Amino acid sequence: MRLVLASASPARLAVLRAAGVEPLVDVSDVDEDAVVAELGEGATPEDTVSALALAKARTVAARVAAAEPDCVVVGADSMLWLDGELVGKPGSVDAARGRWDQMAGRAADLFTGHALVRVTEGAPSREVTGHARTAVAFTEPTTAELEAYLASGEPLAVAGAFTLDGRGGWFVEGIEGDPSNVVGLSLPLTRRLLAEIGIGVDALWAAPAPVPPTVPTSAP
Ligand SMILES: Nc1nc2c(ncn2[C@@H]2O[C@H](COP(=O)(O)OP(=O)(O)OP(=O)(O)O)[C@@H](O)[C@H]2O)c(=O)[nH]1
Repeated sequence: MRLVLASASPARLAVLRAAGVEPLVDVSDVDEDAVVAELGEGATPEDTVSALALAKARTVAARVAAAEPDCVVVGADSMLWLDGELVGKPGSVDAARGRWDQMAGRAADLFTGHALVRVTEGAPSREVTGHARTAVAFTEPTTAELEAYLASGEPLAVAGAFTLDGRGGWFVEGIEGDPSNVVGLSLPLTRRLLAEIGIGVDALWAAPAPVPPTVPTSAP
């Protein structure tokens, strides 16, 4: 069974590869702000990340169905619930510094929404969504450590301005819940969602690696 990862996240790809799955990657480029705006003010963190994940998976499923008539498309979205606010990637050093000022020495919840769209006979046939929540306890980096972490650029492009599996790992005292969910794709949740649509992880392991698109070579 071919798995299509509807994500630009290098971390999600790494989680799947380490778990024995070589997905076909197709980035959705969904307008996340538009999806969130449509949900309205009262949306919960769970609703928000699940809706974003579903929008990504649906977009890619519609796009790949002809080329991949029998596959499962996986979309995901990760955000941090911090002081009653759902935050994504900080995008700037100042914003990331502000996040750390809030979360150092405290705990916050990392939510990742997951959506699977099954494609059969060239058309989307089933979809399932779910979310996982992992509590993350942060330690207090020194000013020098935080400034060096910010200068590395790593915290700018990840939800919550921290990485569990990178330089940020020095500053995570512990978690309660699934670690792969923090990195960007919960393997146990994805397995349960796959089972809901009749797919076992063994079927993913059996799929041949996708053939990368051939890049036309210039004439000699
Ligand atoms: N390596 C790593 N990445 C993390 C961690 N926490 C969050 N992220 C990444 O932060 C990003 C959250 O942004 P999203 O909008 O969910 O995904 P994206 O990277 O924009 O990619 P799309 O799925 O194409 O939207 C994802 O790439 C997550 O993998 C972590 O602890 N480690």
